[in-house]
Amino acid sequence: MTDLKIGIIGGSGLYKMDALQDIEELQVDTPYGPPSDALIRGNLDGTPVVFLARHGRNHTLMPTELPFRANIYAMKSLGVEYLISASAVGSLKEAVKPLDMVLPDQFIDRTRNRISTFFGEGLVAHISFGDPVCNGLAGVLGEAIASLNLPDISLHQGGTYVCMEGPAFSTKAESSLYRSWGATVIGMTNLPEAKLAREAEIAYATLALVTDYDCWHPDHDSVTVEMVIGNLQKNAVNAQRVIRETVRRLSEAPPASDAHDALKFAIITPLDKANPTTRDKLAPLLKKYL
Ligand SMILES: CSC[C@H]1O[C@H](OP(=O)(O)O)[C@H](O)[C@@H]1O
Ligand SMILES: Nc1ncnc2[nH]cnc12
Repeated sequence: MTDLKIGIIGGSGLYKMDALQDIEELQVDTPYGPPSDALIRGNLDGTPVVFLARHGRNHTLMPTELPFRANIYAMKSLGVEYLISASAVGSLKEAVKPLDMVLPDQFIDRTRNRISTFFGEGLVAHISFGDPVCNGLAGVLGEAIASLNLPDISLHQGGTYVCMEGPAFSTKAESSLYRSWGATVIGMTNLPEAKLAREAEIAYATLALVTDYDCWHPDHDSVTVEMVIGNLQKNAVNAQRVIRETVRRLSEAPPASDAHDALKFAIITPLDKANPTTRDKLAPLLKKYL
């Protein structure tokens, strides 16, 4: 694989990839405004990748303010087909401890104030989202993590990520409710991103890095940024090792992904009857169907 096909979105704590070489900063313009920051194109051990700091390199954007559509549109415009999301999460299970890694395979949407679709304005599509994560990509992440034998860190393959609005952390009643639903981890960002990536036919998987036990835990009365930050820094080091190994494996054997044909049976508006302005705006997503 020589072309750029792999994108990385770094969440809280992961604002750059230290091993990236031959770096180029791209200010990408999109119909949805600018992405969270410049996209950083470079080579990771010889494989071209593009990196984006989800909250900006100085963490200036809160979850509700994130330009999710611009971020995914920019990745798509640059040719990204596989997108690895690294994210900080709170744990909703005793067995999932701080610094562990989770590869969620389900999401629950508790956001209220996000735009999670490129469609509307005269062009309607309904993607399938029963399996919101690309299992092939999550599988490669899992193999990469296992191969690294990270001391004292358990890998949890599968699990449900609750996506809350934030920016305040949960109340104890909310945290207990999500536990009663059997959910595994909680964060504020990955669900809109996963939906938009699927609409853009990009294979998406989340590397969730646990920072805390959320407020349900008897030893952690409340979550504080101070508590989270120490673990974020440790997680950022581990995440970079996992991402490097995952990229190496992806460059050798990219998995097949249903996400790459997600729009095949999703678009309900005949494209010749769709609003031409919307159709033109979505050209990078739709070009194989036009
Ligand atoms: C700093 S803790 C809360 C913050 O961290 C997570 O962000 P990301 O998913 O980008 O790593 C969480 O979703 C909140 O936005
Ligand atoms: N407990 C928590 N709740 C929501 N988002 C988080 N990100 C990290 N820890 C979190």
